[in-house]
Amino acid sequence: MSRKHPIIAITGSSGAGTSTVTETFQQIFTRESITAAIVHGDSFHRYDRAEMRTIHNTAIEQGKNPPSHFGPEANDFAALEALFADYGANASGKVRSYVHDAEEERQFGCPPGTFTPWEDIEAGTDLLYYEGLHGAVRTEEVDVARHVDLCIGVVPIINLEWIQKIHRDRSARGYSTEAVTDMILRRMPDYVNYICPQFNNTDINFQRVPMVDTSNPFIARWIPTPDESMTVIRFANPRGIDFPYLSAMIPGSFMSRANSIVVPGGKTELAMQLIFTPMIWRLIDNSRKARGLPGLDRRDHS
Ligand SMILES: Nc1ncnc2c1ncn2[C@@H]1O[C@H](COP(=O)(O)OP(=O)(O)OP(=O)(O)O)[C@@H](O)[C@H]1O
Ligand SMILES: O=C(CO)[C@H](O)[C@H](O)COP(=O)(O)O
Repeated sequence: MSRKHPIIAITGSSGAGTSTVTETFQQIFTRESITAAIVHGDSFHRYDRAEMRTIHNTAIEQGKNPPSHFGPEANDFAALEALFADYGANASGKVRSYVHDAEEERQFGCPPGTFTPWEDIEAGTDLLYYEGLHGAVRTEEVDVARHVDLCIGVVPIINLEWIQKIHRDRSARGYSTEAVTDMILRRMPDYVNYICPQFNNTDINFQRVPMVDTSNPFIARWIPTPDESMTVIRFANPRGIDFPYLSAMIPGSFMSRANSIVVPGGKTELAMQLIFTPMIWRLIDNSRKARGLPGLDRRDHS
């Protein structure tokens, strides 16, 4: 945790919707004139696609379980923790991107399945924003979660998560349904051991629950729409959360537990805006004051 240089982490499995949630954060950052250093979790994969394939094939030949992108063998958790520690200490660190597909190739200028070179985080950012698989990971060796000031879990129920993954990997990344199904199966031990436990370490979890039948996610022809779903929002520490205000502002919402509010899927983005904006505002205001700068209210009117 760093009062001076705060870190926000959005953590979720592959296809959970962390990139989609990032669009909401970017709107808030633009509206509030906040500059964020963006970090994609995939940039902490240990291997590029060709290396990963070789490691996979060698493990299979040797009768071993191949490492998966959900676990520590294929990701450098220590380097991720070091980045968070560096950023928290002095707003610095190195970042890169993993290029998945042709669209990202056009954006980054490197071929799919490779990394862009490491680059220094530009000077003068207000916060670090992480989006990916391991923003709240804790193992015996590393504790990424302890560096994060606001940690959000994005966790559709698992059938929906798989539908989203299958559709995205087929349409944007060129994989077949069979290839994605195989990937889901291979990653399952790491999913249970490294992805799920993170949602105990988050401040708020968003769980999208479809209101349509998703019993067999492997044959679903489309992703249930926001209007066909509800989102459960669970706060680890509900103290200070203005539930009556949220309920009044979000039509169709209700509280399902003392720390959980349920909103219609189509209102999830509104809920995120209402919940995150004051939290981000407070992080930035505290950070500015800790660095000897005027608070946000003073900055806005100067
Ligand atoms: N709330 C939502 N309603 C409808 N579709 C959604 C929603 N959230 C995500 N999706 C869809 O699910 C797919 C995966 O979403 P997204 O790319 O945001 O996942 P991700 O967590 O960033 O995945 P990865 O980490 O593997 O890149 C996309 O096709 C996206 O449009
Ligand atoms: O989404 C993922 C993890 O979040 C991908 O599976 C991972 O980044 C590997 O990508 P690719 O299969 O395109 O090489």
